[in-house]
Amino acid sequence: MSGFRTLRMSEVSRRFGTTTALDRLDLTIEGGEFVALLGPSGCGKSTALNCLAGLLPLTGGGIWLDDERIDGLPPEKRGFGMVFQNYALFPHLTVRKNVGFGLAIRGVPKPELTRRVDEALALVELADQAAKLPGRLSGGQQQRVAIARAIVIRPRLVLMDEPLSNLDAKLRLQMRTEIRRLHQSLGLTTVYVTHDQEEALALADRIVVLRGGVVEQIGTPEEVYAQPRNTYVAGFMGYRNLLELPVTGREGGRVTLAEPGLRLTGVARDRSAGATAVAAIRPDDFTAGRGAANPLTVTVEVAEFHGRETAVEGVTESGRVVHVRVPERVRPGEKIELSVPPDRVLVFGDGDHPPRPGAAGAG
Ligand SMILES: Nc1ncnc2c1ncn2[C@@H]1O[C@H](COP(=O)(O)OP(=O)(O)OP(=O)(O)O)[C@@H](O)[C@H]1O
Repeated sequence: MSGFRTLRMSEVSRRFGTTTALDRLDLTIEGGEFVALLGPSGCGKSTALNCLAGLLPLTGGGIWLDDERIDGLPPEKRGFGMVFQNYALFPHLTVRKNVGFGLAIRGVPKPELTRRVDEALALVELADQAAKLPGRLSGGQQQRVAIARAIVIRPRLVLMDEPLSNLDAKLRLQMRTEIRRLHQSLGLTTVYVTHDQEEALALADRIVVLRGGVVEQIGTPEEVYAQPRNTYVAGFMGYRNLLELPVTGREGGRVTLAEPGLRLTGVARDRSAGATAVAAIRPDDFTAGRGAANPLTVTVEVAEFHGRETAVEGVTESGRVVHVRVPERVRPGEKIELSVPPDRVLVFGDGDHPPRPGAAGAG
């Protein structure tokens, strides 16, 4: 039901004065795919979405739906549905009228309009709220109205800009499942903007990590999570420990980094041969107990109880601050013995490279 085979953004650029919000973005989206644009504030994700929607003209490049060039078309001619962070519902119209609005302005006859609105409301489980004004609904319900309004027009593409960020933690999780369920059942091609890596990992078939208007990595959630291309992507994907250390050995694909009191062997993620390199490790990849692989002793400074585990900020014997998760309850001042499997230590030689000159800051 996607209505096209591929949507292609080719060298799409958008400048604001001297700021390059988006710098030659190349991205091909397959019909039916769910793609997340991920990055911190200011990286250009909303700009990319607004360029797709037709709300912002490009300053370079083009956008194609199969063989049709669409970047010159006004938003209403593109046939895309949009869902925004602030819902953007009409406060004086009932839920039913809000959902039916797009069909009404397209001149869809009343019986068909009623049927399609009923269908969309049933899909987001709001049939019983149809007569209410949006102000009488919860945030999650309002966002479901916004989603129903976007899908009722049977869009070729659904664009979502941080749709869950105004919801509380519990609703956010519920709605996330809801959005994934809708995508699975309708197969609508979706481009979803978020700064939340968990949301991107949970929802998307493919993730585009942006920084300063430039693509840092495109891949499946599994690829971006397990094989980040550089320390920027790694940092974004939860590799909270980024430890720059002297290189003391290289063998095959393995690199050993060491300083007095800390020695780590990990997997080389690039070919650089500098004197120092960065070890990237997730807090939950440490295992309790002093194993043979990468043993280390950490003195607990801050311990946060998380139910099944404790999140610890501590210091290694070499004085490095590290973040680890351990299954047991530990207290500040305690020393804990840990190890980390070498294949869970990613070693990047080039460190964090800055964005291209002229591109917007990473925010
Ligand atoms: N209308 C505008 N005028 C001038 N600069 C803009 C405009 N819109 C965006 N920018 C700049 O372009 C860059 C990218 O902005 P964009 O809104 O796309 O980022 P974002 O990743 O969506 O951030 P956020 O999550 O905060 O919305 C930023 O440096 C921003 O300041």
